[in-house]
Amino acid sequence: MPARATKSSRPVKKSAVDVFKFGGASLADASAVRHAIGIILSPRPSRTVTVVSALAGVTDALLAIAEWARVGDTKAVDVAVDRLRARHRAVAEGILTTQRARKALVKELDTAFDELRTLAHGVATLRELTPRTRDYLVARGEQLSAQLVVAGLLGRGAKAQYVEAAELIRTDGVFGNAFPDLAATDRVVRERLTPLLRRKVLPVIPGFVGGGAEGALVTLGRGGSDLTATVLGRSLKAQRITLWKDVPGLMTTDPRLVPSARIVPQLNVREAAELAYYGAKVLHPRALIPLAHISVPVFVRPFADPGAPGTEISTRHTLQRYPVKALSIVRGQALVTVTGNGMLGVPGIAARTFAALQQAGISVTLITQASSEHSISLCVPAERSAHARAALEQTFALELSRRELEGMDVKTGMATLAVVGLGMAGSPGIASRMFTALSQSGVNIVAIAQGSSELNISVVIAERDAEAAARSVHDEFQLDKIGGGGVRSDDRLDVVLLGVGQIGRELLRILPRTRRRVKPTIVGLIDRSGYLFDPEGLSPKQLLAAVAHKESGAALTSMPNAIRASAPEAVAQIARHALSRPVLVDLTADETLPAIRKALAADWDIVLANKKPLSAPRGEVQALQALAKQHGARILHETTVGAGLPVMDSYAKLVETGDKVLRVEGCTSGTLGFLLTEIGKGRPFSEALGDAMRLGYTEPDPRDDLSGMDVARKALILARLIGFTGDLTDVTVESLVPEAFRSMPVAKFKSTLTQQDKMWADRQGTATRQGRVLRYVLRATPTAVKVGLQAVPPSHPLAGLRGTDNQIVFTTMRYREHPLVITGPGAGPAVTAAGVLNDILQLTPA
Ligand SMILES: NC(=O)C1=CN([C@@H]2O[C@H](COP(=O)(O)OP(=O)(O)OC[C@H]3O[C@@H](n4cnc5c(N)ncnc54)[C@H](O)[C@@H]3O)[C@@H](O)[C@H]2O)C=CC1
Ligand SMILES: N[C@@H](CC=O)C(=O)O
Repeated sequence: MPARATKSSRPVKKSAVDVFKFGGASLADASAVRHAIGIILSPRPSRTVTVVSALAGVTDALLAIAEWARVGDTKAVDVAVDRLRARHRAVAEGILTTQRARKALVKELDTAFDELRTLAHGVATLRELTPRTRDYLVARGEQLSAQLVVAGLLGRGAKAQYVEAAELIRTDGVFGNAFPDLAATDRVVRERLTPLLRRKVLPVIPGFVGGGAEGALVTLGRGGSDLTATVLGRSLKAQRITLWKDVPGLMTTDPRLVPSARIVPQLNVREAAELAYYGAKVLHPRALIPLAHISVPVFVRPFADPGAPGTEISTRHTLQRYPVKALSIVRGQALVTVTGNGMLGVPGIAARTFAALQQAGISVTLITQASSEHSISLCVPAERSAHARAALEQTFALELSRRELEGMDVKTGMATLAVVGLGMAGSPGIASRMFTALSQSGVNIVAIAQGSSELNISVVIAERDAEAAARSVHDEFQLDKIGGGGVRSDDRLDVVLLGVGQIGRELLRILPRTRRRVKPTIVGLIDRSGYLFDPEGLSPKQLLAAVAHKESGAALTSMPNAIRASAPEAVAQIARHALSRPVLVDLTADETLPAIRKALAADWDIVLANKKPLSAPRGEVQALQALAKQHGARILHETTVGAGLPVMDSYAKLVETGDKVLRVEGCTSGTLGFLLTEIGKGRPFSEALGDAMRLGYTEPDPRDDLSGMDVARKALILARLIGFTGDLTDVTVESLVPEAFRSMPVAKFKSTLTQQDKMWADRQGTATRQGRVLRYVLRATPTAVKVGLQAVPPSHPLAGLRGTDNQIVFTTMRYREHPLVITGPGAGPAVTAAGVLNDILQLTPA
């Protein structure tokens, strides 16, 4: 995980413990197990305790074996056991490199499978499967995967040890659904695991399994491995518990229902528990119970992308801009309503209702009672609704026969939608926003329930409305902006600078002087080495330090808290945070399309001074524009032509008012303007170009200016605006760089400038003799684009330009006889940074 991305990634004490749990979906095959082993062994200062689930699908296979055994089908048992044996063998062979280690492990596995087979045959003979035997059989899945992981760790030279879960996790002994005795477990875990950890041994523990009465082995219910991890984390006072899963983290909702669902970077424990209860499948509802009142953060992180931070579940309350942080939909529900006047003021009706359902083993997902006490409604899984009705009719037989109760109404085809968030407490209007969003999308609310904790509001809706309901509520609470993307806050705009060169540093200097109500907040700086990021905004001190640091030529990653990453990685990592109206400002002169695409995909706006992205091949630029459109993002690029001059702005104004631009001409190179002015005054080329570089006019490689390529890019950007369909290769370019100087390293080129002095003096001499003035000129029409050196007469408008002056001439339908002319300095940090700032301010709330 990036060192600066979350608080949890701060350096930990040497003695700190990490608990890792790998879910079954992650442990699918040998390569997945190898990957898990790599994660366990990746260097960190803490000691690691590992909990594993059974390999993907193995628990179901073991349950099936138990069932076949119960009905006496030994053939099916044997086939399934052999299949499981082969699968585990394949993993063993895929994770171990030496024949000897493989042989030993395969032997161990064979013993375990032989015992499994014998046991299942015993069950088949008796045709009796007790809960105790079922648990014993099913626990084998986790035990086997723990054996595999231990062998894999040993094979990599680590010190690892299998620790039997039944000896560690003391429970209430309920087969199939045991719950840990936390105090007893705390004691045993510390006694057993602390000495191992002190000796730097990596303990590996089968999840889902615990110890019951008289040495019996029990299981903790489906999803119980999460519980094993949190129990161990609690007992060891771990610095964190990481649940490695096949999902990127806890999402704002089910992404299959709402494609714009986001990873929630941080949830409070109460929110996560509520979500788990209301059907977010990622976490077992009981998993967080051991952590009540103690602060051990739990991270749900993607196994496939171990660098991603996933979701932190902790006692913190962050993301306070979001009163609602997630919503959950549970489909396949039935609404059961018990109605009748006989309920009025009669104590115990609710208690009897729930007792009846509890005895029938039916779990109730939502309860609501009218304040008139005339009815109680509850949601149960639709497939249990007939059973629920029968149980209630039996319980209330007397009241029904006396007509004190009208009967049980059962509506199937229902779904529940619950919104969850700590910020709902005390924030008026949340329910009304939710109901309005639902009604605006035509969703009828059948019943409503709100806990007095105000942590959630749940509604019952028709199942067919689930998708529309989820989308509208997700939109209403801007959940597609959580953890990244743009939160349309009226008082904040978050800026990430890509490139901290001359323009970047000048922008950082002038930004605090902005006379706007909302000053853009610089949250991130990216250079070639990595990035510096703080979601709250980098402090003025940090920014000053970064400017000084970059000015001295050092990389950002040599600053404290900076993170090593490529530009696209940096954008992707920053985009996981909840930023307000984020903008990526590209101040490099590099091929940055991959980073820009990442930013657009996270709904960021883009400001470009870099010309390369928009002068890329047409297909790529069109795809970029389509991506921006799809994400409602804007790409502003005023400074790509004419630096701070209002070139794009004027073009937009012409077109918006119905004009049509027929051609664009002019001088758009500050460097070449300056150079030709100075050479015209008789200065040598080498001195003039040296000054242009020192004053910040040139591109990082001045040959981009001298070769005409910088002007060609600008010409292409302009030409494409007016309908040119070609690429950079279709622009006719005259290079002013002699052949011999074109491919040498830039440092060598800069040290040999004097060798070109004569050539330039001759060029200038010829022009002077002809009474002409040299200018590097562009001409762009919808069908042709050309850039090159011209010797113009002194009367020509371009001849009057001085220094870095640019001139852009728009010939339009309206300005046909007398074209629209924009003139002024077109290069240099001051004017360019001001132009970039203008673009940023266009995106900033007024
Ligand atoms: N200098 C000027 O007058 C004007 C410049 N521009 C454009 O502004 C951009 C920046 O110009 P300068 O600041 O003068 O250049 P510069 O060379 O001083 O700064 C560019 C910075 O970007 C960094 N960088 C390069 N590739 C990167 C990457 N892949 N990821 C992260 N960082 C990267 C470099 O390390 C450097 O610090 C250029 O595209 C230039 O064409 C536009 C108008 C005027
Ligand atoms: N190097 C460029 C800078 C602006 O785009 C120039 O000289 O014009």
